[in-house]
Amino acid sequence: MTSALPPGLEGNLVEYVRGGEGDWLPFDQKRFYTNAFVIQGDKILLGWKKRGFGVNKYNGFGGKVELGETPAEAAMRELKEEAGIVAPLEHAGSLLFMTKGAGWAFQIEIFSARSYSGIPIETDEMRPEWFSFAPPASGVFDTNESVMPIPYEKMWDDDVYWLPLLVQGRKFVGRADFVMEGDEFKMARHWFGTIKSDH
Ligand SMILES: CNc1ncnc2c1ncn2[C@@H]1O[C@H](COP(=O)(O)OP(=O)(O)OP(=O)(O)O)[C@@H](O)[C@H]1O
Repeated sequence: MTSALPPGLEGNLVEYVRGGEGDWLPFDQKRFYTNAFVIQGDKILLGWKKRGFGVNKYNGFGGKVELGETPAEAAMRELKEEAGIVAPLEHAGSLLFMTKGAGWAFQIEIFSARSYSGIPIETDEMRPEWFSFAPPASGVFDTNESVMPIPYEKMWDDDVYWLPLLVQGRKFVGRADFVMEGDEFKMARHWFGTIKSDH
């Protein structure tokens, strides 16, 4: 089955999941950001964002790509600044996000690594914490477990769709449009795909 790609996405993509409704929001400019995830065995390092955009949510470590930097350089810098560690980051996917009323889109290059050096530290911006992406042997998570499952309910609405692809090492591309509901961003429409050569 073929379906039109959302505006702003291109390439040889295979739809993985889509949902929501309404028109895709218009944008006339992209702003470039990064987001980096470190995996160790069956655990993933997330950060609790203490300030700024996405405050009080868990996310990877990242921020704006600065003038003269490549996204990969920005991702390394942000991981060091926000979590205090160095990792051999590799490109894992690209996401386009729109928030209603902004007029510009976040273009986020996502990176991952399966090793790192240094010790994750709490910074002004982020509190690092390990989470498990493997179900426990018992099949039920117990609150006494030292490592809790990925806290999707405290993350951006879109993360549940693409984080499993990142963990599996499958490259992904997607778009998600958000609208404000009270003081919360809610995902109104989304489309995520994998890159064809990946199959
Ligand atoms: C809407 N759906 C989304 N889903 C998942 N992650 C999202 C996101 N939208 C933005 N992000 C991430 O949020 C961080 C913001 O970065 P942000 O703190 O503003 O940047 P930076 O560190 O450069 O800021 P300051 O230095 O404080 O100006 C950055 O990692 C970016 O990738």
